[in-house]
Amino acid sequence: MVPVDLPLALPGDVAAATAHGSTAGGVLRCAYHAAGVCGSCTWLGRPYDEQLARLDADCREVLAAALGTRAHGIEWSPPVASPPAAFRAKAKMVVGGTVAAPTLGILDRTGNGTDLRACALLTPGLQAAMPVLADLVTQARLTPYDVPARRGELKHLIVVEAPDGGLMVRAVLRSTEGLPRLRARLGWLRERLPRLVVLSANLQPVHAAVLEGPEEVVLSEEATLPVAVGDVTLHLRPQGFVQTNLAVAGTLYRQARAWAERALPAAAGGRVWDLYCGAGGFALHLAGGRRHVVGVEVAAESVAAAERSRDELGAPADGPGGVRFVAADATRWAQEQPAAAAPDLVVVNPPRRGLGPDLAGRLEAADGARYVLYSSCDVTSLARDLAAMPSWRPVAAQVLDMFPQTRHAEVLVLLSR
Ligand SMILES: C[S@@+](CC[C@H](N)C(=O)[O-])C[C@H]1O[C@@H](n2cnc3c(N)ncnc32)[C@H](O)[C@@H]1O
Repeated sequence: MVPVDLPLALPGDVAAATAHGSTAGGVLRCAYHAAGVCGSCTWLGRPYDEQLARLDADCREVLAAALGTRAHGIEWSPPVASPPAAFRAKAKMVVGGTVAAPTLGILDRTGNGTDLRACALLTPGLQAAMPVLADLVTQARLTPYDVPARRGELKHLIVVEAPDGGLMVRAVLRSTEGLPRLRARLGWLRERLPRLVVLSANLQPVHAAVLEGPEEVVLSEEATLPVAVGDVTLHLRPQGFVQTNLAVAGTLYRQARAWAERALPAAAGGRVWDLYCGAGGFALHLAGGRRHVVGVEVAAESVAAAERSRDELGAPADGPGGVRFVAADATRWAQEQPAAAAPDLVVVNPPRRGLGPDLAGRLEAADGARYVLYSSCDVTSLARDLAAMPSWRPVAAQVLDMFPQTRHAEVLVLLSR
């Protein structure tokens, strides 16, 4: 049903041990994988240095195949490594089993719960929180949702740990039936997880392989989790997006800022769009000097969070040095902007599906635009979009390993006319 995508790794001879995984000589060993109960880490067992080199080579190959001679001039920066284990700050655990003995992890082929609570990819804080959350299920008598029988209440637990140890815990429930009991356990949970900042319930009433539903009920006083990434503090709302690997995300935002500075110095000014801006990671790193940045994001909650970070930085919304955030569909918004307001630089960081032909076509036709910074978590959709933008020349690129132990990576590409 909901895949819990797991990664792990550290280059060199780092040895780290967790309850169910260890790395030695750059190779992660995982007891869950060895027992055949989890196959999410498809590159597990390969030395990490080898994984990184392979990711880099694969991404170069995909772009070369899609772009032909246009790919020849790309200046590739060395790939960015991640710790091989304990890097994952966001856990999406499927809850199975029973009230007395819940499982937190994934579902097996028959739809029954498999426990992966000690997954070595999770940060130590998340690993430590898992047994407490399993107790919470029992204490609050939240019946795990039984997929084959279509019965039960608690579907998933989604947990995020900020670098300072702050926690956001979200329980995805079928209905409001268990809500009063969950609410009543807030104090109990705080005693056991003193770094808990946000507790909320998400309502997902349909029997479908969907992680969460549209309705969220915040049970704690705080509704946002401060998450320091790179050089800014983002404010994560329960339904907002945050990158999985915060250390690598910080490197990504800083690299984007460095390339933007090379292309369009902040002191000289210029218009920047950050499309699919989430809580503002790129926009806030690129803000400053005489530039004006507009961030566009479909989730209104994330826009509100981004505005809070902007205000904390003391940046205005308009004028030189300003950052304005807009809640809108990125493609529609870009299509509605008058030609006279053409941006000098466009940052795009879409979901896995990519920009699609309409937005790629809009960027292709945007005569005034001089640079595009494309950050992608799927090199295949990246290659497809860039193939639809033939007047853009990729000049610099870098692979960032956001998801060790898998063949997935983040790729940042700077394009110019
Ligand atoms: C890969 S995330 C990137 C977020 C942000 N750039 C960051 O670094 O955290 C993609 C974001 O696009 C947003 N999104 C999805 N579809 C969208 C659309 N049609 N228009 C605007 N934003 C959209 C999602 O809500 C999510 O925040």
